[in-house]
Amino acid sequence: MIEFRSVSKVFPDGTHAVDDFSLVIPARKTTVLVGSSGSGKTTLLRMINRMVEPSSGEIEIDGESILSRDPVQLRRSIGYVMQNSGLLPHFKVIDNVATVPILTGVPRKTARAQALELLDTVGLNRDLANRYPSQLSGGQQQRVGVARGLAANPNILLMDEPFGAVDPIVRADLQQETIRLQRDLDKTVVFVTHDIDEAFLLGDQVVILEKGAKIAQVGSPTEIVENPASDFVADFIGIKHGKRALTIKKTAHGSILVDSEGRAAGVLAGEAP
Ligand SMILES: Nc1ncnc2c1ncn2[C@@H]1O[C@H](COP(=O)(O)OP(=O)(O)OP(=O)(O)O)[C@@H](O)[C@H]1O
Repeated sequence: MIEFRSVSKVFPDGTHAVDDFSLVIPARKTTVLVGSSGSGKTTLLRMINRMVEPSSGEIEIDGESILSRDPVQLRRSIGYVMQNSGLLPHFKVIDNVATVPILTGVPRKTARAQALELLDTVGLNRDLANRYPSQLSGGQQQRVGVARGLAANPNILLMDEPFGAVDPIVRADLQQETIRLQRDLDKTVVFVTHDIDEAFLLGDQVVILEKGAKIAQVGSPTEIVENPASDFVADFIGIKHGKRALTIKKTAHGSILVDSEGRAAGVLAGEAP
């Protein structure tokens, strides 16, 4: 479990990126932080592994303040996957994956053997192990990024818009892989996106943020869709318009649901005759 208690972050230039943020992130679930650009999502994520230090407030992991942990050791114990994969261009795929374990003292041979297994885990062919990142597609690079994030076998995996730069088909694939990985590996995943559909697909807990990381609503996707906390949330999740706005259309044989463009989205089941 990760807990933020009244956490604020003011950058040296005076930007209030995060203002009095409190949240419990349950273990072994996926929590998605979603909000528009500049709402403070990345800052929140980076505070978990001390890439960014809060100006005030406390962050605990399993009841222990992260301030009591050595920042470098903490960072290596938490997986981090970022947009554009963040791979080292002059390292082969296998070495990109094996680097952190080697830094933490795992013998090179063992780390490389584990790296090959991780390529299997993220659905990559082992033949790609000796390529350089530039010789991979965007989707493959992101998979290597995920493998690297998992390399130290962390309990916590932070994912910062990891699929923002790939095309929609590859993205859908990677999203399904993420769901499978979370289920199989039982990690605590904290995922940042500005895409509400991605948030609802991946999140057990979804946190909708406004500027300054102000929480507009936190809940399961169902809770949020059923009961949006404000006009801002209703608008953000597209209840008033867009593809979630379904209306009932009576037909000769019962009622069907149509989306905002008039396309049939399903039939209304269990309707009283
Ligand atoms: N190092 C920094 N110095 C000054 N301001 C910063 C710094 N990093 C972030 N900010 C500002 O803090 C606010 C929150 O930024 P953050 O990157 O956390 O938002 P975000 O929700 O992740 O945005 P995006 O979706 O665009 O990545 C923004 O106004 C941003 O400009």
